[in-house]
Amino acid sequence: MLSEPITNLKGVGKKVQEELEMMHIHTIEDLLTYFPYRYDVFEIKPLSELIHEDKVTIMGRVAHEPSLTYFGKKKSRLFFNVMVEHVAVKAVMFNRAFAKKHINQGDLVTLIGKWDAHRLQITVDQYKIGPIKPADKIKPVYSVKGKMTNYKLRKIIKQAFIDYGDHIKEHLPKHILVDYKLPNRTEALKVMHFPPNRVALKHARRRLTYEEFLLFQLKIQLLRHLNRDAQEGRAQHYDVQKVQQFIQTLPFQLTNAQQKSLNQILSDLKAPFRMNRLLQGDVGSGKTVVAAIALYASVTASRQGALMVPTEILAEQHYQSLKSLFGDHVKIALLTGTVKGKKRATILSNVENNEVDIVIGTHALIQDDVIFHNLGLAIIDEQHRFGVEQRRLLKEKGELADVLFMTATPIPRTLAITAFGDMDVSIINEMPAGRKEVETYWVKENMLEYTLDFIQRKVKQGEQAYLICPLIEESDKLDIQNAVDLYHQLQTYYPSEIKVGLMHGRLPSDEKDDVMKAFIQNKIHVLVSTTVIEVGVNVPNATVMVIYDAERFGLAQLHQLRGRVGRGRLKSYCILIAEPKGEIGKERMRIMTETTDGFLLAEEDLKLRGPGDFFGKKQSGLPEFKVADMVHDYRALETARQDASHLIEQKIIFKNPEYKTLLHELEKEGIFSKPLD
Ligand SMILES: Nc1ncnc2c1ncn2[C@@H]1O[C@H](COP(=O)(O)OP(=O)(O)OP(=O)(O)O)[C@@H](O)[C@H]1O
Repeated sequence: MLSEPITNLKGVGKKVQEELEMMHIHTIEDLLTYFPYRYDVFEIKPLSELIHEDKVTIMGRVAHEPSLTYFGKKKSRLFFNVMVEHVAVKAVMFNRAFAKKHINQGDLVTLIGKWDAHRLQITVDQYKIGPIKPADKIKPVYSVKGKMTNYKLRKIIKQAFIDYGDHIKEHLPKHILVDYKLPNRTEALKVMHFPPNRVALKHARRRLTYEEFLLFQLKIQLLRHLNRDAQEGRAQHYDVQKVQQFIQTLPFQLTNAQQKSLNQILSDLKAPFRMNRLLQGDVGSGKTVVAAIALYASVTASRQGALMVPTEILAEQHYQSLKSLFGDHVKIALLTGTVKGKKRATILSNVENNEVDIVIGTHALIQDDVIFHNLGLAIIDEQHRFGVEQRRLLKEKGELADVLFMTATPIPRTLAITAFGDMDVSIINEMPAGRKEVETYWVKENMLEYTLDFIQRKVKQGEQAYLICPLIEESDKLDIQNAVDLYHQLQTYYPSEIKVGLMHGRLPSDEKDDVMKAFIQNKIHVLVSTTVIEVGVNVPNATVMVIYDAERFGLAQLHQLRGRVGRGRLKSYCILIAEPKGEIGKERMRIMTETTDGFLLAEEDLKLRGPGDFFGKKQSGLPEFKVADMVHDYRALETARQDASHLIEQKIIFKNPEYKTLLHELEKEGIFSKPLD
């Protein structure tokens, strides 16, 4: 059985076991699926095709006895010529004096090392007398810990195949293997560790990738399926007429996309199953108002609503805008970390006694002492900023509550179907009428004065500007200092009628509020800020966004920041001040000036930075695959998604005995509360 401990293998004693466990290898199965993280390919190419400074493999005859020179006691240089395609190639080897004994004139040698095309010279890393055996042409390289070596690990894996090879079970039904021309599981695993050639390796990877994706897709789709357990108590019978009246009081008409998303949300509220929906919309596309209508609908069904946002500034802003939208007939409370003492106690008791209809807040909403009377709808804004655990906690505040997640970061489709595959998705892919694209420029630092004068002209026309300072972590004191310095500099640079404000996460809450209010009321004209204003802040009169050291931000983040302007009918500008060093950095700046399409930017960001960085840290809830790569294997992911959906919809996975092993694999993860068949 592959679930047996590795110690059952010949040659795995206590010490080796400890080393393997450091690498998270506990069972035979773990060992067989511990794949190399790369493969070194030793392919002999004609000299004319070798690339300067690449790692290359050449084969030739040694032209003369190697000469050895010592520098000091330990350092040495061994030199000889090899004849390759009738050309004398220089070979140098450092600090391997012993090789002089092995390498003799006339020997056929294979040399691996760094190529210098100008000098026709190879700096040898590895050598071998004679040609490379075909089996050694592709060398797997594993990540190892402690005293474990690649050589030792390969030996152990080889032993595992000898002892347990017959126990490897096929997970996929035969017809899938045939249809997709995939090697069987035993074969694929073997090839991953001992690849005979590139083609076989490609097929092995293809097979394991598909299997990983299929299992993953089955998992999330089954979860979604099972979560739909209907419960009459969940239906929220909201008052259609009241909701419609409310929509009519809005100062604008909803866009088609807003209306469509709203309809989807409302029909989820009405349905007897729990809503688990993601509302995605580009910055400024008008998600907040959709959320507000949904919360209102829930209130008309005599249920409470909660809106959780990632920053205090945003909580305050939503609180104010919902208050003015709803007027007196909805009771709203604001609950953030800074609401303390008596005030907090009063809010908590009002929430518990149903004297509050909607609570808006930050993390403070998920404290243990926050008890709802009957939470009907929980909305989590910018949800990827909250950890998986925090999302769950809010969800559990109301056993029967519907849950809506909102994000302004357009999530590339690839990530959406992996990270959020267990959710329904609504997309607002249309901007309110009259919006103009934000004109974006990339300038060097020597244009700063020009930029500041541009701001001054705009302020004279009654408009406002943000200046974002280089900051990566809000906790970084040094970065905040940048904002403070700039704030002081601008105060002396601009005439006194131009009011400059300062905003950063470390300001006391009431100061933050005061600054934000003054900016909203146009009493502050230029706001120097860190990225705390990145999400959600809505001041339509602000038309200029200047971002310092823009190369330090990811595309998604730059897009979010840029989204703070262009929120009204006024023409807006974004100026990126950046001196990127590498090509990727330059490319990023160029893309920013070329498009304001959040989805396109997100795709580019994903390509440039990889999925891990896209959401930031480990909060993403993204799955980790052993072989598959979400970005590069996108087509396989899509195929697996469709296959999984077909297998579940048609109930094939439950009926057809060929799928028993797959079901069993899914059950092993322990995520399903009841047997699947
Ligand atoms: N249908 C509409 N027509 C005109 N203006 C609208 C419409 N919907 C929303 N707005 C306005 O557009 C601005 C942005 O809306 P909102 O703040 O809801 O966007 P958002 O999607 O939440 O933005 P972000 O992702 O940046 O937080 C607000 O000033 C809002 O009043």
